Amino acid sequence: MTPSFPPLAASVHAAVADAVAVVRIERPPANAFDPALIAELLDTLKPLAANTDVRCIVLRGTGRFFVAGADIRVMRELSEETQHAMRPWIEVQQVLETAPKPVLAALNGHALGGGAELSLACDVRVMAASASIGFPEIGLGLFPGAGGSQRLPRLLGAHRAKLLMMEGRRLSADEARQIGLVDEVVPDDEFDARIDRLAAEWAARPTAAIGLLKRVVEAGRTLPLDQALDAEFAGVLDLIRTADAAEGLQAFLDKRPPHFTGR
Ligand SMILES: CCCCCCCCCCCCC/C=C/C(=O)SCCNC(=O)CCNC(=O)[C@H](O)C(C)(C)COP(=O)(O)OP(=O)(O)OC[C@H]1O[C@@H](n2cnc3c(N)ncnc32)[C@H](O)[C@@H]1OP(=O)(O)O
Repeated sequence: MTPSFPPLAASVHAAVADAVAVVRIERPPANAFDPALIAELLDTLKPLAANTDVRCIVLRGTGRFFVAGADIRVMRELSEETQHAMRPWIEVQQVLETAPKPVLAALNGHALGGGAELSLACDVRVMAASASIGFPEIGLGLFPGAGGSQRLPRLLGAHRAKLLMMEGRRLSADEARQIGLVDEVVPDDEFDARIDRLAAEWAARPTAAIGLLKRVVEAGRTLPLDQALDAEFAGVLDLIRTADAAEGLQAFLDKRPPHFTGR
């Protein structure tokens, strides 16, 4: 008789309310990721990115950890099969980076290695004062293998990015804010309330315009300038016909705050 195993405890929980999707990672003890968590995260994020009723995604951890990186126990015994099962961590980041809406990384706790890399794929990084962030892979004889060596230089410049990855040290929240690795630092006891407020503010902005802006900025990285400017202009022409653009322009003329619907 085939033994029936209890279903794996879910490590990813999602809740949607008021156009905000909060995706919480919970895999004790450190929210380190393994193939199962990666698969759950991908299955959770893809539909949320596509759902036009979701106007902001918040990604957060639990307790002292945002995400402590790849599970070192898994990496220590990395089989050929597991290696390939870990690679979709890169796809998870692409879903976040290309989601046509604001994605907020709520760094409630330690964001290290692949966890820090995950946050780099988000649009906004808000960090709890007691949390740390860093790329310690060099101390394991590795280097960031899921986007860090590409996204960090784009954010901080090659010199500072290389130094951070070569040293592998953890940064405090204040240090991370000083160098522009995170956008805001919040006292621990105010963190959850601040994230809720920020998410509501982002969800009230013109979502379609933000989504198109993300796409145009990304395209501009690889296109020749003239083509990038054409894409930018085409994007604005697309937006000028949206309900949000009509509302935004009319609200200014009416001298009142706009009420965007995200479309
Ligand atoms: C690159 C090879 C893959 C090849 C395949 C390619 C696929 C490409 C995608 C795959 C991703 C590759 C790129 C990413 C790599 C990584 O992320 S490597 C891991 C980087 N992270 C770290 O080095 C952080 C390690 N953790 C710590 O340094 C400390 O935990 C801390 C954050 C400084 C906190 O310390 P402290 O408060 O003392 O808590 P601890 O006791 O250390 O931790 C509590 C328990 O959690 C366990 N734990 C922590 N981090 C991890 C982890 N990353 N993996 C597994 N387990 C972890 C720790 O062991 C403790 O457990 P217990 O002892 O059982 O309580």
